[in-house]
Amino acid sequence: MDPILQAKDLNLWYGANQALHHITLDIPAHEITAFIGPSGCGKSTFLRTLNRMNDLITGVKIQGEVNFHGENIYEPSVDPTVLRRRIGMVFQKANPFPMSIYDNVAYGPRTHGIRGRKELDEIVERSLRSAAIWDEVKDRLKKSALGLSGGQQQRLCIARALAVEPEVLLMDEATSALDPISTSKIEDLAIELKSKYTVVMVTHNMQQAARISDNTAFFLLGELVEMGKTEKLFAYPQDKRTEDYITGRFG
Ligand SMILES: Nc1ncnc2c1ncn2[C@@H]1O[C@H](COP(=O)(O)OP(=O)(O)OP(=O)(O)O)[C@@H](O)[C@H]1O
Repeated sequence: MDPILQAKDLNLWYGANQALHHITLDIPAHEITAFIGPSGCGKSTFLRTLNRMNDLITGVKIQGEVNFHGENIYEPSVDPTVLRRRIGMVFQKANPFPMSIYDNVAYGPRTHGIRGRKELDEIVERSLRSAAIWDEVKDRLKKSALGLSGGQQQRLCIARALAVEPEVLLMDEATSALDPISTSKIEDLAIELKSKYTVVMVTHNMQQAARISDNTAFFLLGELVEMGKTEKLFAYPQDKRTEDYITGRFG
C-alpha cells in the first residue's frame, strides 16, 4: 500500500538550532506508527511537521518535503487550516474547551458550517461512540466538559478531533498524564481507530509502542536512527543505538 504521509529529507530549525536532520520516512495508511526516543530528540517536533503545527511557532524554518497523498503540504497553495482538518491532533494534556461536552464535539463541524440540529446530534453521537466515551457521557451532554475525569477529557478531545472526519490522527504523548486504566482505554481505542484512520503517536513509553504500534521509528538527537515493523525493531534492532535504547542502556 502507498504511504499516506512521506517525509523527504526534512530539516527543521528553531532559530539557529537545528532540531531535525534529514528525516526521511513513510507512514503507512491504516496502521499505528509510534515515535520513540529520549527526551528532546525531536519526536514532537517531527509529529508537528506532519500537519504544519510548527507554523504557529515563530522562528521555525523548515526545509524538505512532507507529502500527504503524494502532495507536498508545504506548498504555498496548501491551506494549513484545511490540512489540519484532514490531519487532526491530540495533545499530551487534555484541553477541552470550557463549554459543554456536546459543544466541544460540535465545535469543529459548526466552524465548517454545519448548523442543522439533527446532523450535529448525529455527528456528536458518532464521534463520542468512536472515541469510546458515549456511554459515560450520553446523559450529561449539556454539562461542562471540565467536570470529566482526565481520562474522559482525553477521550473527549479524541472525539472532538474525529468530529471533523480526519484521515490521520496525530497523538502527542496522549496518555502520559493518565492512570493505567485510562491509558489502556486509549490504547484499545487507537487499535480500533486504525481501521478507519491512520494513527501516528509519540510515546515515552516503549512498552506502549511495543503493545499497540505496527511500526516504530527511533529518534536520537534530531535524527531518525531506524524505523521498521515494531516486532522486528524490538527483537532485532539494526543499529547499536536502537539496541542500547530499547534495552535501557541509555535514555
Ligand atoms: N518551541 C520551541 N522553541 C525552541 N526550541 C524548541 C521548541 N520546541 C522544541 N524545541 C527544541 O527542539 C528539540 C526537540 O524537542 P522536541 O520537543 O521535539 O523533542 P521530544 O523528543 O518530543 O522531547 P520530549 O520527549 O521531552 O517531549 C529540543 O532541543 C527542544 O528544546
